[in-house]
Amino acid sequence: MLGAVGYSDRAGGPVVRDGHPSLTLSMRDDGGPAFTEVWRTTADVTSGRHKGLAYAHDGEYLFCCGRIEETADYVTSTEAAYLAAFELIELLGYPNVVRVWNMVNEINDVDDGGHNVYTQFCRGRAAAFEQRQMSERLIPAATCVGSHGGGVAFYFIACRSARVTNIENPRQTPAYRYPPRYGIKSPSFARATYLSSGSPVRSDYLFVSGTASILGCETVYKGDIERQCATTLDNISVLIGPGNLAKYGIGADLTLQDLDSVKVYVKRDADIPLVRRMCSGAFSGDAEVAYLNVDICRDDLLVEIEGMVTPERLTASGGA
Ligand SMILES: C=C(O[C@@H]1C=C(C(=O)O)C=C[C@H]1O)C(=O)O
Repeated sequence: MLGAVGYSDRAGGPVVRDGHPSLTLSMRDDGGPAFTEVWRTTADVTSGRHKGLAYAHDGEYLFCCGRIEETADYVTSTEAAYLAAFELIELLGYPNVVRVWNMVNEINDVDDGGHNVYTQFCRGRAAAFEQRQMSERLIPAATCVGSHGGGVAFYFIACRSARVTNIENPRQTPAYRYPPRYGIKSPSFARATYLSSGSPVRSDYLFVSGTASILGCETVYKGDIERQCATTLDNISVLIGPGNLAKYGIGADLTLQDLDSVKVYVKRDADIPLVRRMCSGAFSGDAEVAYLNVDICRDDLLVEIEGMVTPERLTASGGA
């Protein structure tokens, strides 16, 4: 096992337990079922700790998790935590960051200076990315959503030799180019990341970032959960559709039916039944779909959806 992430009603970790890193996220206060996301490998695993992070690696993939304790200054602490992660990546030799998740308690809270926690987090993250000279092309898929406690918890996957292609959405401004009214520093993430591993057996993955009802850089359909959910699903359809992936030399012909390990973040508990109905109609009956009642990074966003496409699906659709 490379790593385990609990989606539960309390925050815990990171720890190394039974030879693998483990992080527990406070993502449920709604009585919904807790679940554990497990990242596995068939190769031998080495685990360890580095500056508060817990990690494991297998020669090709690195899984790492960390936590930034509750603080009044998420700029400095986020920068430090992300720099520690970059240091580890360099130390162990996994230079390609593939996918990052960030769960931020009180993400929409505003401090005395009028800055909310999310924009402070974005500043710290951007500072670390700048110091490590992460150009736009290298910025991977991510999620940054609210949680119910535990400061900022984060985890990521990086790889050694597989090829990573970061993908943008023609309906959306790249997040790293959002104008300053959305925060002093733009969010550092791509809309999706395609992971293409060569040998011994081809196994490609597509990671879709947390996606919401944003067109260009604007939130659309404020207050209207049905249209926000429909727009979010349309955004993902266009992102993973053949017209867009072909621009990156990826020959896969994907639809929402190909997505798996879907997470649907819903701001208002009462909206979950409607969102569930819409998503059940859109995703495959075989897909794992979890619904989590948490805040989204902008106060006016009501729903956000992420997922991934696994090698089986990509092979079936002829991924390049
Ligand atoms: C919903 C959006 O952004 C969210 C914030 C992210 C981040 O800052 O890493 C990544 C994806 C989403 O979770 C968006 O801007 O479209």
